[in-house]
Amino acid sequence: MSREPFRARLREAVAKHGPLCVGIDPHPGLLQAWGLDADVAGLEWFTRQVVEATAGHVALLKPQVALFEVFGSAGLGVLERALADAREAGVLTLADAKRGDIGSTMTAYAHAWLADDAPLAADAVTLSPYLGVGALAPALDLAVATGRGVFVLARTSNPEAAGVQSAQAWVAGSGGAPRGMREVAQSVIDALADHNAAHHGGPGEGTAGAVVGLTRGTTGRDHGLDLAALGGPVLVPGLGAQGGTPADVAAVFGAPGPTSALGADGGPVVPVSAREVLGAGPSHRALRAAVDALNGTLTG
Ligand SMILES: O=c1ccn([C@@H]2O[C@H](COP(=O)(O)O)[C@@H](O)[C@H]2O)c(=O)[nH]1
Repeated sequence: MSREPFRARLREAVAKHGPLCVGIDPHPGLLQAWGLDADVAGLEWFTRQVVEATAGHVALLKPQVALFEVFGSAGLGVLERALADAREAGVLTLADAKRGDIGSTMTAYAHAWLADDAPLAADAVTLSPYLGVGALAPALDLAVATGRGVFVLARTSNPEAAGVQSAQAWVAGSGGAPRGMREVAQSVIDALADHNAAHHGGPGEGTAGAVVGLTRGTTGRDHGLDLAALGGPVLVPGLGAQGGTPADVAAVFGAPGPTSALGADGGPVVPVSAREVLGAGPSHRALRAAVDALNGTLTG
């Protein structure tokens, strides 16, 4: 099926609804707070309410795959229906699966989340680059072919990641990036920028997005990365429950447009909130109010 590239569809959705991405994270404590049992029936009801309440109000929904997998095949069945319901309702979806493996296995992961005929097909998937950004090629290629997107972990929001992501690595240099020592997180961004540059103006425009957490930085909340050449969307977890604020998003990434840290043609920047928004449920009205309030502050 031919569709507009993911980044273009995400930009449209952000322009219409605001930048917030709502995480569907059915933690046992949240199910309990909503008066539900932490079982498959509770999971199903919870997930359906989030999709119904937010459809038409939010640019992107991000189900956390782990919290469905924990229920085995029944949980994955709930996720499959949620992805279908969101698709039907016209909401973009990002499966937060954090996949990454050697090329042959990566092909299967890519098909599982990004193929048109896959039961779990989403509009985008999160990927882990620990086996090398090059190993993710099957997913990047399939995303280009099907008008979908990927978000690759660059600087995640958890403090434990610093030892790996802030380490200096020797990089051979490609595209505009210089040869020499480079922070690992920056080398991931550079590789994604190369991919996007190679597809600039084509059907794979902006396919490769990055995950840059709000809650870690070299100085204060400054993530310390050069994102100007990325040419793709940025997913920003860490808002709300992890301590980040809308003011932090503005301070770190700037307003969209020429003054943004992503340059005139970068982005969009999509901040994520799961627990903070979901804590407002189960009332649809309260969930929507939480989404609208956060979107208002993020764009205000
Ligand atoms: O660096 C990362 C990458 C992914 N996440 C995921 O985002 C949500 C955040 O949930 P909150 O309740 O808003 O804290 C969750 O699914 C994480 O796995 C992240 O937090 N940081």
